Amino acid sequence: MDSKIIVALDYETEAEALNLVEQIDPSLCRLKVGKEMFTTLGTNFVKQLQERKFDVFLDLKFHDIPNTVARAVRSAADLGVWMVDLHASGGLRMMEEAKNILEPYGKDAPLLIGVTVLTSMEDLDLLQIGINASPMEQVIRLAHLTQRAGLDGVVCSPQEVEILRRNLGPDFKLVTPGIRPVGAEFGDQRRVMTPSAAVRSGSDYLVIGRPITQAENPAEVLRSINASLTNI
Ligand SMILES: O=c1ccn([C@@H]2O[C@H](COP(=O)(O)O)[C@@H](O)[C@H]2O)c(=O)[nH]1
Repeated sequence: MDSKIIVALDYETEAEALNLVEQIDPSLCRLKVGKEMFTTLGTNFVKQLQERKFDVFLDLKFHDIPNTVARAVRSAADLGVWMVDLHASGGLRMMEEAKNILEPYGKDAPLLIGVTVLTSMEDLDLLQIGINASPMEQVIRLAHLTQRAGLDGVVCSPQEVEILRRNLGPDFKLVTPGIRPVGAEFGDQRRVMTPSAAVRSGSDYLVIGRPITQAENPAEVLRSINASLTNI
């Protein structure tokens, strides 16, 4: 099975994360290592997941000057991660430099993904940082810029997937956090959708954290979400 699920391993400790990882196998999901676990545990943690044959999405959302971001992306490629991301709002030149530095890696380069508008943000949040556009408008603008820079896809909310798919074609990867099974708490997320609705809309990958990691039986919740996505 090639699951569309990427589990966001947002745990405080290595032991908690490995407790889940040891109950599942790579056919059930890919794994996302974000700012919390990477800052605490570093590259050794990523390597442990890779040794267990999991594809790792290194979600550090680089946002800096072009030279700095490109070099960070190269470090991610050297680490052998499957996917890495940067903030598309860092601009066209930043994204192009990051893409170019991956050229020598050929087929072994990680998927390079641009974060558009965080799924926790709504109209007011954008207005407060000086962006007088709806999340949808801003996501569309940044997704086009990301494609122009030659990246492989974007992080967006599932609510924007249908329109992006129509505009950007079948091969452009659409990676969607903001996934909430029916009845799950939204927490800080604002632009959300259920797993099955996100897949029906055309999401390539569903990033799911707390609905799985905070569950009493995370491995069982992962299995049941996977089951709900078969035959869609
Ligand atoms: O726009 C974005 C970009 C990244 N994320 C990350 O995805 C997970 C979502 O976790 P949940 O617990 O399912 O809310 C988390 O690691 C975020 O850093 C995002 O939510 N939105």
